[in-house]
Amino acid sequence: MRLIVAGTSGRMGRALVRAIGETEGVELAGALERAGSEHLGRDAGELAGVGPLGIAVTDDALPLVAAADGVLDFTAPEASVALSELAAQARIVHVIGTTGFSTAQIARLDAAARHGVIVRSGNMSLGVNLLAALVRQAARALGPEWDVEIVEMHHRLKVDAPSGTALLLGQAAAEGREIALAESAVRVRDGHTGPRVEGTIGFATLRGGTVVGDHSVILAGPGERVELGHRAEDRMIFARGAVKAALWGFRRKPGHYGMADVLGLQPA
Ligand SMILES: NC(=O)C1=CN([C@@H]2O[C@H](COP(=O)(O)OP(=O)(O)OC[C@H]3O[C@@H](n4cnc5c(N)ncnc54)[C@H](OP(=O)(O)O)[C@@H]3O)[C@@H](O)[C@H]2O)C=CC1
Ligand SMILES: O=C(O)C1=N[C@H](C(=O)O)C[C@H](O)C1
Repeated sequence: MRLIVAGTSGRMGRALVRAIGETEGVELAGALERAGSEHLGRDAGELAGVGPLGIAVTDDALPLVAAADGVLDFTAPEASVALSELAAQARIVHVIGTTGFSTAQIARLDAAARHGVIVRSGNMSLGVNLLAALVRQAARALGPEWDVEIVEMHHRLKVDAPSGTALLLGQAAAEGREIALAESAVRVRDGHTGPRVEGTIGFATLRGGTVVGDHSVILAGPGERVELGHRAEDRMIFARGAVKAALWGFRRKPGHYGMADVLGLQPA
């Protein structure tokens, strides 16, 4: 399977080039960066620290998309939305790890997925997707008198909050409770907030240093707490998950899929 990497010079872009190199059945077919990037023309393998691969970074997506089978995209919401339209036209798999989409942007991805295959997740690791299944089960079993709070910490360069993973875990808790996350999420607290509203799902965001990604889901009940968590130690867990998603999506029927589909972790 011939794969393009978008955002090749980014933290994840470099990990994706390495993950493609170590996986049988996939090859790097192109490397994208935004117009004006200082990395245009550089060799993608050299950027990723694996030696020259003969693939120069370009900002011209069209010829790459026309000749590939899939694109791995960990960039920014506006870039991923634009790429989703190109990938759908070319009928190639679009794996999206980008986080921080608005509701309107997700609607545009849904529209692209009517013609193309999109696999999108706020976290491509096996561990977090298993954690989401456990959170759904715990939230269902413990009921609304147990307060759900989600705490995440990431490196100082992360630009969106709460993290895509925190929102994914919040969604799992909301599904377990059979409520809508959009109506129950408390994403920020400041000042005189009043007491906690029963049934809400709270989020707390920490940023600092080089933390790859830590997430805790706390279910706080009367006199006891259950804590479920995950710590990412290496970005390769996300990159390998993205390659797996591309292989899973190859020649699949159009749709907007998630990592739970790829990993066979459907809600119980
Ligand atoms: N789902 C998952 O498992 C994971 C998701 N992520 C998400 O992936 C995304 C990228 O993370 P990370 O690699 O750390 O970030 P980086 O900032 O290191 O890399 C982002 C890359 O995308 C490029 N880019 C940014 N904006 C645009 C744009 N508008 N058009 C084209 N290219 C653009 C950047 O180029 P430039 O430097 O020129 O801006 C850069 O090459 C984030 O949304 C993050 O939350 C991260 C890890 C795991
Ligand atoms: O930006 C990051 O770094 C990460 N982003 C994803 C998120 O928003 O949850 C996944 C991972 O935690 C790293």
